[in-house]
Amino acid sequence: MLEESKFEVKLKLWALRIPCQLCKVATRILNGYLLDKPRIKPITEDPTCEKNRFLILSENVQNQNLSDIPDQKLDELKGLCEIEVVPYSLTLGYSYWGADHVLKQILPPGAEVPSSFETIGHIAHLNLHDELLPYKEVIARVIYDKNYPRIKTIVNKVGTITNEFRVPKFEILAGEHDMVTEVKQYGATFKLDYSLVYWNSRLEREHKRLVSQFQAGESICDIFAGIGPFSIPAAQKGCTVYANDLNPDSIRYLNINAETNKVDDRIRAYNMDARKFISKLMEVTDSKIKLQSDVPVLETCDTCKGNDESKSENNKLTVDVRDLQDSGYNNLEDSQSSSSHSGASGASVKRPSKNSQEENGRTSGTSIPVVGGRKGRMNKKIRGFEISNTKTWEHIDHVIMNLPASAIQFLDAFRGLIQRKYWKGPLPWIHCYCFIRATENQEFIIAEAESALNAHITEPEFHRVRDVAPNKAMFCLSFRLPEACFAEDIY
Ligand SMILES: C[S@@+](CC[C@H](N)C(=O)[O-])C[C@H]1O[C@@H](n2cnc3c(N)ncnc32)[C@H](O)[C@@H]1O
Repeated sequence: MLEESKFEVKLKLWALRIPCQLCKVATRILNGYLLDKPRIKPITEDPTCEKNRFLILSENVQNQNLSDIPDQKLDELKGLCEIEVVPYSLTLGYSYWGADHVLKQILPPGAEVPSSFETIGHIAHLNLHDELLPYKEVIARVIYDKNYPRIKTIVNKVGTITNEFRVPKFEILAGEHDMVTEVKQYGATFKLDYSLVYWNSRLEREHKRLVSQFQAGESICDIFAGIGPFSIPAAQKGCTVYANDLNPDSIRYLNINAETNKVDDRIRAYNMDARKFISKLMEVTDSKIKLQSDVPVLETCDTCKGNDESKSENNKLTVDVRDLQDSGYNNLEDSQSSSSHSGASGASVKRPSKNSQEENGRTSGTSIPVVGGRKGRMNKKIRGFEISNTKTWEHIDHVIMNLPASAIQFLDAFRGLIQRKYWKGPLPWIHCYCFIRATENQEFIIAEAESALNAHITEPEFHRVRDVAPNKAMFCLSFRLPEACFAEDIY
């Protein structure tokens, strides 16, 4: 229980009664001798006469005869008007004090005051140490009181993250039981249910850094996409994005976010295991044959936009091809169906950013057929930009793999996957996130990656993303997929 009255501090002060019109000049004269407290004005109303004001003196002025103020200042004041000194009492209550001050008084001496917390929209996420758990309710209440209405829900992480969706368990300690929130990053809006999907506001700079390397018109595969913090800005930049996540709720929100940010035409969302997704991306499909057969096509979560279907069958969203033909549905094969798999592009369309790609040396030299994301948008110019229909087995520019705990292990999915006879241009850049512990070094990570790929990586680039613990940092390892990964070079 929080007893607000316990935080009341009563101050016995002195004030000068001064005519309103002289307050400004009197304030200047008394500079250094007036009350100086955050959020409290030293000039206040005189309840007995509206033509006067009280100038509240500092706690250092203790005597009614004003002997604590230099004579020269008092003489100057006396030259202005007759000085009347009156007692003034001020109570600083619970609402006055900041969270730090209140918590210091509540918590045992020496306890670390949890003054900072991660903010996700209206949610404050605390990470309370064990010794603070007995005080969790009161801590949450204080943080809530001091940050409302910006913060409306206070949660604490419970235990360590064990599930593969990387979503912590939370207990709501104060405020509204509402875990659906909205965050803004670099101009994009992201809606999410913080209890169901992965989100980390501390990665904002990294999302921005990586996306800044992409050029309009490039094809991006975001293999562990979450709710889209790489995918959405990449699409906003004019890239075509193939975004995948195993968590159906992440894909549900990714679709919502793609729509909110008006890039749903450039993002195709998939809900499957990363390994399967990687191999599906590179599967050369003859869509005509596939569409005639009754083979289930790539699962996507597109049908669950804005509804709860995704929860029902836990990501089993296999789509019947007959529905696809009718709906212009976003699935890998359907979206790539404008030409056969001969390797030659169908309708040749220049990449909008061809020049910029050539400039950064990553042009593939391919021309790309056009297809829209949904029915009615096929072959349309979209916001001055033609969405490309890269056949992913022919060309992809960048692959993002942000699952630092295990992304490197997924690199084996690229072994012998790409077929040289279909591929156009350079192999993709892989951006694979990883943790490096104090006992490990970059060579160790490269050795792991090479062993997963069974190929030598040339010119790897490491970027330190952030320290996640005293002995552990998150890195992004970027490299071009080695040619030895071509199927023909393996068999
Ligand atoms: C660290 S989060 C990254 C999310 C997002 N890219 C970001 O930067 O915030 C990793 C994501 O990978 C997803 N994931 C975990 N295992 C997966 C798997 N085997 N296949 C596909 N996605 C997986 C999780 O659901 C989670 O959304």
